[in-house]
Amino acid sequence: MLKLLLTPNRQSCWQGLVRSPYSTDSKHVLLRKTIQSFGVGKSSFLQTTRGNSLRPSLRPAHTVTGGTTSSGPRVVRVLLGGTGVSLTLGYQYRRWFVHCEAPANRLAGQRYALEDERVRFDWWKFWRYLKHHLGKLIGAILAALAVAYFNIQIPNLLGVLVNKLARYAGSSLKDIDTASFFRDMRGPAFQLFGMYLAQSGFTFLYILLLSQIGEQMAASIRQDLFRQIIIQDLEFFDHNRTGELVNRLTADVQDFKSSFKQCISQGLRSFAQLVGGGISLFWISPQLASIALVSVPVAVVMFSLLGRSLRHLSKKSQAQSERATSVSEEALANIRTVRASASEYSEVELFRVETEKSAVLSQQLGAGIAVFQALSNLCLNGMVLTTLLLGGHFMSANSISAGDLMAFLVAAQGVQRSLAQGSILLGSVIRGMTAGARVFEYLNLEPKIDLKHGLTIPAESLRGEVRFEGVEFVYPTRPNQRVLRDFSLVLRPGQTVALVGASGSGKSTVASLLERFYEPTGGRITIDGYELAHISPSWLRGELIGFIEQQPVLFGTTIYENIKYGRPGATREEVLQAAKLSQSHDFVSKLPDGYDTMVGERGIQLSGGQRQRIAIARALLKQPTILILDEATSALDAASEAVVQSALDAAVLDRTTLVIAHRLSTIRNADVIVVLNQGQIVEVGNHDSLIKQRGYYYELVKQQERQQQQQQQQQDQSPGQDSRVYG
Ligand SMILES: Nc1ncnc2c1ncn2[C@@H]1O[C@H](COP(=O)(O)OP(=O)(O)OP(=O)(O)O)[C@@H](O)[C@H]1O
Repeated sequence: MLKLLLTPNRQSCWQGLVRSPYSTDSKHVLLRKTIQSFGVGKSSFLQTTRGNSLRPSLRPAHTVTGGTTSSGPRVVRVLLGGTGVSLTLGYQYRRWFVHCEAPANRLAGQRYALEDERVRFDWWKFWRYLKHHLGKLIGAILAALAVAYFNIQIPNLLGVLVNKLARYAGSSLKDIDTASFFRDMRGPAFQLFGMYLAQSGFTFLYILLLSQIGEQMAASIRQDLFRQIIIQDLEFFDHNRTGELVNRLTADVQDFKSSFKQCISQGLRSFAQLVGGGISLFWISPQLASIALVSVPVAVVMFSLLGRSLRHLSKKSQAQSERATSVSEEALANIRTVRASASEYSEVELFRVETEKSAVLSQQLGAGIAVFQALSNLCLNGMVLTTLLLGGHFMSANSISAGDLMAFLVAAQGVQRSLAQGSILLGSVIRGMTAGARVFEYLNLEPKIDLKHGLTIPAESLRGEVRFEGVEFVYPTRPNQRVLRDFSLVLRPGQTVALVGASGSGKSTVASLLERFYEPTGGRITIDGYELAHISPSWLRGELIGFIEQQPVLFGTTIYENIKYGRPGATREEVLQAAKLSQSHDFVSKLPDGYDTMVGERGIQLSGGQRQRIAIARALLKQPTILILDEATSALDAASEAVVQSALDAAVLDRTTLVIAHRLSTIRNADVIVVLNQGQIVEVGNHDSLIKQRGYYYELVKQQERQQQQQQQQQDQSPGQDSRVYG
């Protein structure tokens, strides 16, 4: 929904919207593919073996536009809307540009509109977590009720004590027999002390039990949520931003937990005190209590009306805070890209805009809660004043004793405190329910592709023959763009088949389909006669296929653990063997800590060529029957390329290999070269035959040779210039 309300920044918002499509070609896709290409079970292994958490990231497609800071007048708004009765009380303190409600930057394309109403709290799911703690919950509830009971009883006892004290009122100190005074007071005083003690004991108990329930529930929700998120289809990650997902795992679970604990402790206690206190008010003085009762329906109506509009505001505010988190996450995770494109300050500006929007929404929410609390306090204090005046009047007519009036006032104060607490709780309940709804939404999400189930090909019939038969494909996020059309290809066992073609012609897509990252929309893919759709994805990625990416992602742990990630069950000898095969062993041995060297976040402390070789070792460790190489040397300089290429030459021996080629010089020796153009095969042959044809492949080769010559000339003209490009 594009809504440009005010003019000054309209143009920049619009330009941003038009020019900044959200980039799907991103590093975080790579990282997810890395995890999925090793089978999901191993990602949890990773969690236990490395200290850092996964930080998949997105690369901004364009530098941010928009977000200038022209300031405008303050706007104070009182909105009446919703279902006709809902009332939003708040104010808006915004700058003009904030009114551009369509994301005018790399936030474009996020899944949820800020006012998404589809997300509902799933009570059933909640119960399924809660039921494991039923014993403790009942204990906590009983303890909270006991506290409420004592809170109700204490005013009565205080009344008794005051009535006894009143008997001594007016007497001078020497007239009072101290012994009989203390004898008189001892009973109620000890009882009162006993109640104070019991109240403290039960308070301790319910807080302890609730914190145990809350923490245990939050931990299992977090674990389940992480599991449920990480097993989703890649399509899900194409839709959702990392920051938003992390936010659900952290802030939302935290909000939900706090709100749950507060509801049971304060909420239950306040409710019990409200009911119990109300009863004792009637017990003490039905006349006064009936007068006080008149104001209750007013409070109830106020509660429900404001509750509804505040919940709506809370949802908006949480969604906005998620957006702000994504901006910072994305920028920090891609700090090199940000630095290389000198975008630090535009990132700061984007973050400022998003956090400011978030602050405005939170302030509106706070204002709503404040208005509610102020009104409820006013009502309740009015009630106390009325009680005092009327009570004094009744006392003068001798229809109520001083002790009863005291007891009534203390009980009324208890009721008032409960109501006031209820209003504070309201904000937390709203936030908690919204957070819970968002958490449970993902918990209920089932991936289309079940990672664990499916066939495994028996070892005796495993040869590594891959067939694509009339495969058609469109990405779920772009249903109108056909990426592969009638794609048919056979990879014979042990053959090396190279895919070449212009950028965007669909080469990587073919690899993604073979990895079953996505399902073809037409045709079928088979491996040794078994339909890919029937093969277990975990087995396929964990054992059958090795995938070496163009820019491999390492995890922030040791070299040893990074290689072992390929097959967690591998022995040390096997890890070293894979390292030798990938020509990593020599350079690793020369490092001071050898295989225990930490590689830094995403392997940043290693060179591109070293990272690549570690990734090759990782892929070889599982001894895959099929290997996919997404042009593993294209990001390297000539010296590293030669080393990595020789590692790859060793790796492809006796394996069916699909090479996605960007540099045609590297695939001259491939058994078959397949030329793709706009998702269709246009030529098939080997290097010599295709050159002879003088067709599409020939043109590509010539084009690249010309480019290389130009680059060489440029380098010769400006030696020493660092031509590396980050990203
Ligand atoms: N996750 C995705 N969601 C939507 N569209 C995508 C996605 N990944 C790729 N595409 C689109 O599919 C088309 C083919 O992309 P693909 O990555 O397969 O091309 P490629 O030949 O490997 O390109 P390159 O050589 O530049 O890596 C492109 O138009 C691309 O924009």
